[in-house]
Amino acid sequence: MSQPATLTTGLRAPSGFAARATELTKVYGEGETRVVALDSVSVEFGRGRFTAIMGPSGSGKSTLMHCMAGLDSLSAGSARIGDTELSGLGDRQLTTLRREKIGFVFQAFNLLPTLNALENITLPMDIAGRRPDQEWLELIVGTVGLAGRLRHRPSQLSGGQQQRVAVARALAGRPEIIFADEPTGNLDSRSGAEILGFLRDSVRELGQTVVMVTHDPVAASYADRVVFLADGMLIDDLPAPTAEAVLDRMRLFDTEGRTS
Ligand SMILES: Nc1ncnc2c1ncn2[C@@H]1O[C@H](COP(=O)(O)OP(=O)(O)OP(=O)(O)O)[C@@H](O)[C@H]1O
Repeated sequence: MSQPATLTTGLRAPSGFAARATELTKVYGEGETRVVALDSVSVEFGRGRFTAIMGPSGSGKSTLMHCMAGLDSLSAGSARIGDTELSGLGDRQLTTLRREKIGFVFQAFNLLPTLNALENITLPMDIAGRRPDQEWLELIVGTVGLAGRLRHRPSQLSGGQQQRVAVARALAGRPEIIFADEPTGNLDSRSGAEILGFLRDSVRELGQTVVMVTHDPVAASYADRVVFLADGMLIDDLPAPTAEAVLDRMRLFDTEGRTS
């Protein structure tokens, strides 16, 4: 997909991978409570691509996202964000990495109630001591349709508008990658479709990289690619997904008895 040069300024060329797991294993607990949440998972998330992670409850989707985002430690294997290997980093370095290279969008919006929309959007950069690029900020705020709502606090915004703030916050720092965890889980289908459209546009028009965990085949159909997990293992990889193709794949796994 061709991209306007003005919009990709400051983002890396959409080639190679933004994040990569190699034989990533995550074990929780020990003895009788031992759970292998991820079992030697290898996957690359291409730069400038929108990837959805799907799989039944307990298959390891959140664990994969948390390990890739430096929110959880690895038991074995490797996780990289761009050129940075996460497994050797301490807590402070991981905090810096998350601040500088990763944007997050959560199901529960996670906005600060005392700050207005604009302050929420620029908060991560304020904490990092970075000055927001005004032109970029205006582009993002305009793209997600928040221009008239910037002085509103989260409680004065609808759920869909709050999630737009969260998407703008994730985009504002031009991170290497955005991780979205069920970003439409708390939204009605219309607001959900808007948020998914913004995430897709951020990839197609702004060159962003997005990885999204979802249970919803329609949400997954906004992505360029869907990877499927079951029992902590990567079991399939579907390019150019349609909702029907994703549903078919899920049914197939069910009949093969590989899902719960
Ligand atoms: N902190 C933890 N301690 C112990 N076990 C955990 C922990 N976090 C996750 N698990 C286990 O690891 C496995 C994978 O969990 P994970 O949350 O990654 O699955 P998921 O696919 O995201 O599920 P869901 O769709 O329900 O959110 C599950 O068996 C879960 O019980």
